Order: sequence, then C-alpha cells, then structure tokens
Amino acid sequence: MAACKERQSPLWRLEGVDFAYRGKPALHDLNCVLQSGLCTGILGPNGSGKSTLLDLLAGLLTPTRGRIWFREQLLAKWRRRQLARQLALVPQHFGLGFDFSVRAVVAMGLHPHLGRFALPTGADQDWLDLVMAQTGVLALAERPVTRLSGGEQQRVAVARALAQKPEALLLDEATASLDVGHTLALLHLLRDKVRAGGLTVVAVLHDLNLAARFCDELLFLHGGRCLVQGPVADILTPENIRAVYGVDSAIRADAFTHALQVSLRLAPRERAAAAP
Ligand SMILES: Nc1ncnc2c1ncn2[C@@H]1O[C@H](COP(=O)(O)OP(=O)(O)OP(=O)(O)O)[C@@H](O)[C@H]1O
Repeated sequence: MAACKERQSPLWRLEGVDFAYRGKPALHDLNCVLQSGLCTGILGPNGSGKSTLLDLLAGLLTPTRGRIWFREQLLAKWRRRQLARQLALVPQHFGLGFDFSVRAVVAMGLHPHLGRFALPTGADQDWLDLVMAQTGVLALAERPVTRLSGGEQQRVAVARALAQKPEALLLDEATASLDVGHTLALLHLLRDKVRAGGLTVVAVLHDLNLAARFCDELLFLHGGRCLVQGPVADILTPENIRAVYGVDSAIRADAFTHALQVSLRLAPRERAAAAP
C-alpha cells in the first residue's frame, strides 16, 4: 500500500507495555509506534498476543505495566465516547444475540456521533446505505443479523465499524470467514480509504500474502514480544518467518499482483515430527 509520508505521525505509542490475564503474562515489554495514514499488519502464531494487543490499542484492556499513548494523550485518559469517535474495533468474534436487523446493527456505529436522544437524520441514513453498499451488505439490510452466514455477519461488523467514521480502524482477522472475492473487495476498499487519507488501519492477519499485498508495515509478535516491525519489504524475510512460525519460505515479487508472494513449507525437522 503506497503510503504518503507527509500524513504520517505517531498515532499510538507504546512504552514498556506488559499485559497479563489474572497473572498469566500475554504481552511483554512492547515498545513501538504505530503511524497514522498506514495499514499495519499484526502477525504472529496462535496465542502470540495479537488480539490482546488490539484490545489494548482499543482501550478495552489496560496494561499491567507501561503506558499507551493515543494522539499524544494517555489512552487511559480518553473518555469512552470521545475515543469511539476516533477508533473502531472489528473483533474476532461478532457476538450479537438479539434479532436486530442488519440496518439497526450498522446504525449502532453512529451512536458516538449522535446526541443522547437524537435519531439518525436523512443524511445519516444515506451514510449507512453507503457503508452497507461498500461492504456488500445493503441487500441484507432488513434481514435479522443472527440469521446471516458467518461471512455475512463479518461484513456487517465491518460496516458497523465504518459507520462509526473512525480515523483508526482495528481489525481482528476481519477477513477470516470471507471468500476470496469478498476478502479482496474489503481489503481494496480499506486500502483505498487509507490512500485517500483520513484512515489508519491496524489489522491482525494470518495470511502472509494478503499482508504483503495490502499492508505498508508489519509487526511480528512471538511469545508476547515484538520480534520485528517495519516496512513490508524489510520485515517479510525467510529469516523472520522462520523465527516466528518455524517454517521455511521462499519470497519473490509476483508478476500478476506486483506484490511479494510467500511460499511456505514445513522445515525438515517439523516434517519429521509431524510424520505418523
Ligand atoms: N480472556 C483470557 N483469559 C486468560 N487468558 C487469555 C484470555 N485471552 C487470551 N488469553 C491468553 O493470552 C495469550 C494471547 O492470546 P491472544 O488471543 O492475544 O493471542 P492471538 O495471537 O490473538 O491468538 P490467535 O491467533 O489464536 O487468535 C494466549 O496464551 C491466550 O491463551
């Protein structure tokens, strides 16, 4: 994703951040900056702390040690509503137990911008229609959200987050249930919004090729620590992939997509260990 240098400035700054779940460490000594105007991919093995990091960036969790700054103000000092006008999170699991319509769920994204008893205006409804069209859920607008497929629900979750008009969007495996067409459509949509300015994306991804294609920067977590962070071309190396996932890889420029293409295989020792 081509990044515009002039628009970049630290959006989040983490200083010596640890996090533990009831005494069980999940993240250790994170010191990093996430720049505005970029798409940053957070990658790492299962359990390496990716979702925990997103929840910390969203202000849903508080560091056990260290500090997180958002727009040069301590994240803990932001008022919830004020933060919700700037920041939206698409969680890994979209849990809505009630039979709200898709339109009603997406409209929840408007709440931080509405007065206490205000109803959405005609312009707000147009905005909801636009984000539903962009995420491919407009045709589902009157359907109960609990009766949608997993991939459809995931697109509704993204639509609700975009309806929030965030400057920063945190995505936790938001394409995990999407087919290839909807995956590419969503990532292109977000890339275009980042390129147009005014949106920063931090996305947890497992697919290294999607990360190579749509991210500007990557941050690899391993065992709750930040192993490396930087521009995709510097970070996506066989050495780093081996250190993080323990697998062998070959990386080349792909003539079809013009992005880096990663081919993976189990390292001989892991292949022997996996043999019956
Ligand atoms: N609510 C919780 N209570 C206790 N431990 C938790 C909780 N949530 C996560 N953990 C633990 O914290 C560590 C980091 O979990 P996290 O969900 O952040 O990993 P992840 O990198 O997002 O994993 P995945 O790729 O599997 O989604 C793991 O060891 C996990 O078991």
